[in-house]
Amino acid sequence: MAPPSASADDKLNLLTQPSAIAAPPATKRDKPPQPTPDHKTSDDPVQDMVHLAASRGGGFASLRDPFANADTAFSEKKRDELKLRGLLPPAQQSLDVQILRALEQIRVKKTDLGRYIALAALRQSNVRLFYALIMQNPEETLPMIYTPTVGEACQKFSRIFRQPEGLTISLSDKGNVASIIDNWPVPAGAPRIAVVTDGSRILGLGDQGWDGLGISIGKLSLYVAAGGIHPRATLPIVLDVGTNNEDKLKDPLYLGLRQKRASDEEVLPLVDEMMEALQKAYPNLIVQFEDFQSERAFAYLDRYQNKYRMFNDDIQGTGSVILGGFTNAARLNSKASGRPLSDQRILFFGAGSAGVGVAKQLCAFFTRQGLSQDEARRRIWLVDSKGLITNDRGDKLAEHKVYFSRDDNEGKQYKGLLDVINYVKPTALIGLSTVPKTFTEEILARMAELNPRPIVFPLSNPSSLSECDFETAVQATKGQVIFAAGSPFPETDYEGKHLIPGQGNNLYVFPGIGLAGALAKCGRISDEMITESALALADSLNDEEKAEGRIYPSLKRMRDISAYVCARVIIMANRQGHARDGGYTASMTDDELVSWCRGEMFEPSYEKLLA
Ligand SMILES: NC(=O)C1=CN([C@@H]2O[C@H](COP(=O)(O)OP(=O)(O)OC[C@H]3O[C@@H](n4cnc5c(N)ncnc54)[C@H](O)[C@@H]3O)[C@@H](O)[C@H]2O)C=CC1
Ligand SMILES: CC(=O)C(=O)O
Ligand SMILES: [Mg+2]
Repeated sequence: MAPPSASADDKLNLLTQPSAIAAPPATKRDKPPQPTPDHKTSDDPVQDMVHLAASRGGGFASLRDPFANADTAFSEKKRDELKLRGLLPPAQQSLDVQILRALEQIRVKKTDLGRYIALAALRQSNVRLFYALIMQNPEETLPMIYTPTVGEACQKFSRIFRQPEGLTISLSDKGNVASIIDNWPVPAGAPRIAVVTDGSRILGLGDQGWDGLGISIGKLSLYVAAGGIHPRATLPIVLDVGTNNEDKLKDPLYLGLRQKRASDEEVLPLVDEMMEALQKAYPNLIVQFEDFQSERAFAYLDRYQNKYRMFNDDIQGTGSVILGGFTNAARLNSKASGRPLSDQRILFFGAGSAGVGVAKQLCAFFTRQGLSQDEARRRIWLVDSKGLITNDRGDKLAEHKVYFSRDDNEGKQYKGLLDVINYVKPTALIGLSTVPKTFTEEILARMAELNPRPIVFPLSNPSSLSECDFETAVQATKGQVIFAAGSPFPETDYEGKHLIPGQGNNLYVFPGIGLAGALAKCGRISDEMITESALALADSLNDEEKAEGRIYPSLKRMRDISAYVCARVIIMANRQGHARDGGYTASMTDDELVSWCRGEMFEPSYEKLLA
């Protein structure tokens, strides 16, 4: 099974990769597997919807239904059939021409938020046009619908609100959550993926209360654009349990519950009720937990991961995407220094859900080099707001930090980042602290003194909170940095060499993980499935991308990457017995599985609307 667009000698067959799981036997069959109707994520009874819209409100209704709307692309025949004649301008224009117009309308907006609002309006009026535009122009448009702009959008979500786009489950719904879920419209099949947040830690921007719904919508837009989940099958949820954000509580336009955030004891039964009701309503739904404050993120993952089809994106998705990128970065770093891969020393600046989630996942990098789990743990150092985390620092450590707490500091404590760097001598510096510009020129230059090719990943989001920007990192390390940030940064040149920053963001993996869960009807999303998504991502760099010095593939290939990640996750799910599709995916060869995952994806075309 070759990664997407791999060259012939680059083919990384799962069966020959020491790192990879043993694939199920590639079965030879007389007949290819026959899909059953409920295998498809892309169920698209659009014809029915167009006709339903038309029968309810005349043809005009189909122009007001975002799923049935082809706008000026409606053919002469369809205009007659749906009684649209006169309701549309005479010109008939293709989706490609519509994209040109939409792009022009978005580009004239003067602010990032203006572009976000214009794109949201497009999604609310014509889903196919919105996704076709995003998929054709990912590098330009993803920053408008995702990080960094989604951060500002969440900060102002009540103010920019036009129309509801998601499900609110609030404290006042306790005891009635099933009926709230029942209100979600499902004319075209059950939701396959839900993204739920409680708004308590949106990117690095803190408590945004109900306004955090914007992150659920943003992540699900990527599930469609990168993962090919049908837009109808996505369910954005916000758990509104109050907010401690005083500005929101004082804002007359705030749309959430106007009360302080309820205690964990009060909230837990509501989350339990939601998980049970979702599972009952949609037995195959995958639930992604997003942007919960760290302690709650760990607690809910621990509580639900062996009971429901769920994962936590900030802990597990981020862990996976950084393991994938780090695997490629470490090869470059070790090649330049001549030191073995197992000699990597990783320093984390920030030890919240993302920092510890990534640290745990990176242990897999070392165990794959032959180190024991305990040896792996000891290649990792964590810094939080009080300095290097040690056993004898004198404060009570949060539970999630204990595993990586050091006992080899000989009674000495290290507080400032430069002191810690001089003590640890890291090969890699990873920022998940939410503190901007903390990787100063001095810090970066020191990393370059310690390493011919230092690995620097300032991963905090949005861009305004990044520990450093790409340009600073390039200049301070004289062009030697191996770089990935959580949000996109512009490319740059150094001494005649063109340099491209990586984007170490979970967007590379969560669509493939969720799609795998949906397609193979996985009963659980296991830790091994998450690790496999990381290895698949690392393997998916092609020769051209390697030659460009990239450690993450181009986002132009996001669908192929997601299909490949998805297939590898499904293979692991089959191996562990988590797939519940009656042996359907297990009966395919590896290559068939990748093509099948790709083929199942929703395509934002008008083909069915115009048929
Ligand atoms: N690139 C990506 O894909 C992802 C990025 N993130 C980003 O990671 C950041 C952190 O997220 P969480 O871990 O959930 O947040 P968190 O608030 O739980 O953790 C922040 C950590 O940074 C530490 N910290 C704060 N100030 C510090 C200082 N002055 N010096 C040293 N350490 C300091 C805190 O003690 C804590 O350990 C956010 O900006 C988030 O957007 C999160 C998930 C994915
Ligand atoms: C990317 C992401 O999940 C975060 O910054 O929280
Ligand atoms: Mg997140």
